[in-house]
Order: sequence, then C-alpha cells, then structure tokens
Amino acid sequence: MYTKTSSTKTEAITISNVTKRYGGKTAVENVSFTAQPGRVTGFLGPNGAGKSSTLRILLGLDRPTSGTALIEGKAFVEHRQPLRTVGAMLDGAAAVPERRGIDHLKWIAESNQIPKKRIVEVLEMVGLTEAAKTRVKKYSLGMKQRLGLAAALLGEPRILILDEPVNGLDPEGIRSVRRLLQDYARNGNTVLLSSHLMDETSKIVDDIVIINKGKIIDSGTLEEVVADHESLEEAFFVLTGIKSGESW
Ligand SMILES: Nc1ncnc2c1ncn2[C@@H]1O[C@H](COP(=O)(O)OP(=O)(O)OP(=O)(O)O)[C@@H](O)[C@H]1O
Repeated sequence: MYTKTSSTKTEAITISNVTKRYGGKTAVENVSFTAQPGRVTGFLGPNGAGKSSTLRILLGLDRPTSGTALIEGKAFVEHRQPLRTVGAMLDGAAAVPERRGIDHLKWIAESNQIPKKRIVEVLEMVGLTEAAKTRVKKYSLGMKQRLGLAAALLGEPRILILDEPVNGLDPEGIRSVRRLLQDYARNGNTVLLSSHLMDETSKIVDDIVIINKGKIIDSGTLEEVVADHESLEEAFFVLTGIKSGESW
C-alpha cells in the first residue's frame, strides 16, 4: 500500500509520524508518507499547510519535534555524497543576483566534485543554454526556477525534492518541466514535488499526498485521489471543506 510506513523494504523517502512545533504553533502533525522510485509524487496543499516545513526536515535543514524523515533509510545528513543521492530545490533558494546562471552552477559543481560537462547537460535539460551567461538578476521567475532545477540535477541524484517547482512557469514551461520530471522518474529515480497548484500538478504526478492545516488528509495514486471527482482541484475542495473561490 502506498502510505504504508511499516514496509520492510527501504523506500526512497519515508516520513514517519513527523510533528513540528514552532513555539506553541503546530506546523505539521503526525505526518507519514512514502515516495517511490520510478514515480513522481506530488505533496500538495494550500499555503501554510506545512509542505515546506516537512521538506526542510527531510533535507536536514530543520529538526522535527518528533518523528523521522529518511532518504533511502538514512537521515539526509548521514549520506556521504548527499548531492549525488538527493537534488533539492527549495522555494526562494535564489542564486546571487549579480552572478551569471552558468557561474552559479559552476560554483556548486566545483564544490561537489561534479565534472564541468554536467553543467552543459543540465542547462540543456532545463532550456537555459542560451541564457546561461545572463546575470541572474535579469532572469524571470520562471528562469530562476529552471536554474534551481538545473542545480538540483547537477549531481545526477537518484532522488529529486522540489518545493513549488512550477511556480512562475508559463504553460510551455510547465510542459517542459513535466516531461523532464516524468522522464527522470521513468529512469528509476524518485521525484517528490510540493505545490499548491492542484491542476498544474495533476498533469505531472503519479502519486499524491494531500496536506491541509499540518495533517495528511488523503494519499494514493492520482486516479485513487481524483476518483469520483471532476478534477484534483475539485477533490481537494471536497476533502478540505474549502469552498471553490475561497481564498487560501
Ligand atoms: N520558522 C517558523 N516559525 C514559526 N512558524 C513557522 C515557521 N515556519 C513555518 N511556520 C508556520 O508553519 C505553518 C506551515 O508553514 P509551511 O511554510 O511549512 O507551509 P507551506 O505548506 O509550505 O506553505 P507555503 O506554500 O505558503 O510556504 C504556517 O502556519 C507557518 O506560518
């Protein structure tokens, strides 16, 4: 079963009973889910639902109040070559504005013993070859997202963790990212992405975990979650009790 966390085999990503409190505020409560190789998993919920908090814990940037978040059975910090195992893009993880896109990638590649030829490959993969020498401050939001994705792909990681990767992308950009992420997963890798954009994300993902107000409210394959609804967005509104048109 998709949400089962007691499985004996090592999952790519296993979040077990994670709770995170900031002072008196509970950001996530008893969150458990897994993400599997060969599949794109969407971690979906409205703004403030607890997506970033969960991903930050998974990437060792924050400590859970309780519970565990493991990558191939180990905490992120326990991996010897984390960039080769996990590529990550967190929302707002911006490059230095004065730097050229290509120099941002060179800096990451050099500090992680990644060969230079990989920079050319990832620029091509995200469609930034022509804009590689442009300074990041001149990039649109969509181009910054592509640069973040290129950085995440540098180490040819088995696992990609992306916070809001389709934010700021136009329909063509979303389509290319969809192809890229689906191909990446089809090659046996694991892709976990968060988003608050239900319809855009439903075109990319195989599996879905929905979080609302810090709690998982549904999970399964896209077909299972959408079953009996017109769309993922509609399923989400029904599950959360939020009315369509109500502000998130
Ligand atoms: N460092 C922090 N200190 C206090 N509260 C925090 C902190 N980080 C997050 N929170 C709170 O925890 C809750 C979950 O936030 P989180 O950023 O994880 O949600 P999210 O689903 O990623 O939303 P968004 O898409 O808006 O980033 C929110 O109510 C937020 O205000």
